[in-house]
Amino acid sequence: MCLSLSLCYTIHSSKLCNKYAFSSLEHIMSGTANQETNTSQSVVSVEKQNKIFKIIVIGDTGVGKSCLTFRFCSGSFPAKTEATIGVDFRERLVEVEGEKIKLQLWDTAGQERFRKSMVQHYYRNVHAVVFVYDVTKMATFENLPHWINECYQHQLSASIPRILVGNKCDCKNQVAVKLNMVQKFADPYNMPVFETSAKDDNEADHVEAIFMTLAHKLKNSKPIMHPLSHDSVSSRSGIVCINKSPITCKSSEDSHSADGGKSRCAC
Ligand SMILES: Nc1nc2c(ncn2[C@@H]2O[C@H](COP(=O)(O)OP(=O)(O)OP(=O)(O)O)[C@@H](O)[C@H]2O)c(=O)[nH]1
Repeated sequence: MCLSLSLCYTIHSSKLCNKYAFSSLEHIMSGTANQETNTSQSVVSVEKQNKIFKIIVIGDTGVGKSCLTFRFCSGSFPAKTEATIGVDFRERLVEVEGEKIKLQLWDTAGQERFRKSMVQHYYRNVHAVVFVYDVTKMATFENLPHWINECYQHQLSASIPRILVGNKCDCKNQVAVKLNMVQKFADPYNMPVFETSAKDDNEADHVEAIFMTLAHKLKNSKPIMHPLSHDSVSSRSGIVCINKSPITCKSSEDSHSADGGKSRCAC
């Protein structure tokens, strides 16, 4: 396969939902990409190598995983959202105690039909997990054991940092999940709980703080991927794109706004 076809740089994230993207992902994770792309080789020579940490973001569909990761990596609320198919992949370089590290955010699909084929990829070499629920939808909180179990099923160590995020706090009149209930749930798992809003600009610092909390926890742990191999394909911008997908991932019926907002809150 010609890797240079599917590896590219962008300031936006892209969907990993086709065989080219899968293959590219495998190359990156196995550290072979830099041997195959001419365009990336010049980047290798000038870039400082940074530790990379993989964080998966999981939870029910529509809880705001994409918006949260977009907020952290791009500094804004996305103008338009779509149901994630497979995984969205975003990355940001942050500084912790004088050291630059990369947080690689894997924004996974909440809908079962869009995640089946990629689940095994999500759970490989994970350094931290962000569980997300929607404070306005009790079912998304009640479903958290399902996501926690999925982590166990994929042999994720209970010792890796995990946090729980209640999103959509801007919908003040619609809050259905009480924080004390969440805290009670999270305590046995030793998970810190945060409530925030990806949408509310006033909460932007809070979203930042949530991911930086993880960054601090991760800084002194061991990155699994060799930095050189990954930097070779990613370091020109803050965000990596692994595909220019030849497949359109999105149909209008999958759009988050397609149901007229019935199932999701974007108030
Ligand atoms: N009011 C409000 N709406 C939000 C917030 N975050 C996300 N949304 C809306 O919630 C809907 C779903 O957001 P996404 O980020 O795509 O949800 P997701 O969890 O990634 O969904 P999947 O990709 O299907 O797993 C969209 O209509 C967003 O505009 C928030 O903080 N406040």
